[in-house]
Amino acid sequence: MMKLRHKNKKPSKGSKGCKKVSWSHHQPAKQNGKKAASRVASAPQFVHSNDRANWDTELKKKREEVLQELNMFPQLDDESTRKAYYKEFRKVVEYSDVILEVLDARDPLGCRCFQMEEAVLRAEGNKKLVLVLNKIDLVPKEVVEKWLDYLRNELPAVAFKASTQHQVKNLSRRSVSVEQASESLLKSKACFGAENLMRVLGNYCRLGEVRTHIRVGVVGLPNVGKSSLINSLKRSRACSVGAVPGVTKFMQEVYLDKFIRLLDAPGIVPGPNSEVGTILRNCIHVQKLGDPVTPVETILQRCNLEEISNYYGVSGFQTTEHFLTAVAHRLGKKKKGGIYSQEQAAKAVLADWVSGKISFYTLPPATHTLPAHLSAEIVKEMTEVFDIEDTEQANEDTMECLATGESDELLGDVDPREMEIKWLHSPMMKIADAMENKTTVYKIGDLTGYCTNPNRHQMGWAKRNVDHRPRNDSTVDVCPVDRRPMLQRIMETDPLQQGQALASALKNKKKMQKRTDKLASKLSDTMMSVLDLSGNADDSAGD
Ligand SMILES: Nc1nc2c(ncn2[C@@H]2O[C@H](COP(=O)(O)OP(=O)(O)OP(=O)(O)O)[C@@H](O)[C@H]2O)c(=O)[nH]1
Repeated sequence: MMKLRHKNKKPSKGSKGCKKVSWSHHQPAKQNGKKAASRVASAPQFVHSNDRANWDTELKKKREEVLQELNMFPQLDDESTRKAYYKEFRKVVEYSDVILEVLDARDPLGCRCFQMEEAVLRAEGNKKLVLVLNKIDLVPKEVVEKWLDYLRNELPAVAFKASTQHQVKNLSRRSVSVEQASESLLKSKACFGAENLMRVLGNYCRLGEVRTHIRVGVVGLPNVGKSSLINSLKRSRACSVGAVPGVTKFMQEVYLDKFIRLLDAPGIVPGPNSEVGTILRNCIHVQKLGDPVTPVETILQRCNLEEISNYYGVSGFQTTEHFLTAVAHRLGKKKKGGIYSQEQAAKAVLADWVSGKISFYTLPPATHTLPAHLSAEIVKEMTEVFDIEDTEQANEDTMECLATGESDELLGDVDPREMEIKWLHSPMMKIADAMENKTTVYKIGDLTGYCTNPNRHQMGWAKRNVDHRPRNDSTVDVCPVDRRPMLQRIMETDPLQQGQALASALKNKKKMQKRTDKLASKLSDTMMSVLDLSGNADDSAGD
């Protein structure tokens, strides 16, 4: 969600006499117990504060960067671009076994493309579809849950938050260590849900007895985060990412590992039926819009007015025009003759919308009806082929991790060998383990180590160890619980599952560290109380 940088300023109560059409009736009737209309004032009030100046400069700079970038890319509503992109999309479908349709969690239905889904389901080769609900960090958890509940009636859906690290750096290497990184840094930039998505693809390989590799096409509207998702899975900068639509222009193939190849596609641009909808879904370049004011009107209908007032430091507006004049004033957007420019302000607001700075979200419809292109058989087939029950619990875990800032992408920062050595040499760990007596003792060469036995959920690979290499028989191996060293087991396991296994190992490590710390403080408390007791004893002896 958008972070508010300034405290709420209550707008003054004002007149109701504005003649222009007001959008305030589109807002929820009450916010913070007051009618939205009661916040409306006759004239814009500007927030004046010194610390605002720096923020304004920063905001202006960023907005100019976005607008500059916007100018560098083609007009996506242009017919020839649309056709060229569609051709690329067809190629992706043709080459893929599984299609991931990336949706923006803020408006999943709005960016879902039924024609595209139909094309996938009709294509030769029995292709499978998975919905990826991306940008879950921009939406309250309850809303994500509601959408997952809704979407699972149709297709497998995976909750995801792509890494949004500074894209120039290799995503897998952070300049701060996991321990040093603040929770907010981890929360804001790390990836969540990669483990689950890999699990879903792994399930498909396992249940479909895939012998070589699969191709996974990543499709969706422009700017929904397709490239960010691929980069997060790849943990390196495989594809270019940008806060503007149309960064990806051609199909690109990315080797995730031996068994999975990802295909990045340019965004699908919907037809020209609803221009406002298309703009708001980031499919049209803001800078080139003839009428930027109408989409801002729609934004104001969808957003929380209080948040938007605080974001721009303006309040007391009653109409879109009123709001835009106030924003133009704040941002210093003037036309010739010194008149504040509503158009320029509207483009600035739209640039903020496109780059996700203005928060909003939609709720799923109250009742569910199956879209015409999906039948009960298709839903059943998709559910089975991806082992969806497994995924639903994992979606819960993803959201739990997002809430606590515990990302599966953190693995990228940890060298497994380093992890092993730290792990093996921690004396406190031995005490903790010995005390709790729930661990396996193991040896690598001269080193002795301890690890907790993985549970079923943490170590899916221990339950069923699938060999994906071509073989004569097609049975799935079921292994007994493996008691060899953790890392050795991980390295020997199916590469598709290694990320997941390492994630679990890292989680275990963290848990053990917590336990160790707890134990250490317990020990120190005990020692302190022993010392206190001796002190008391001395005192009493003295008495
Ligand atoms: N907050 C947040 N931002 C995201 C997330 N995923 C992507 N973004 C941002 O959304 C913008 C678009 O991301 P891209 O990965 O370029 O989107 P795309 O779908 O590949 O875009 P095209 O190449 O235009 O089709 C970038 O500014 C990303 O940083 C996410 O999970 N959370």
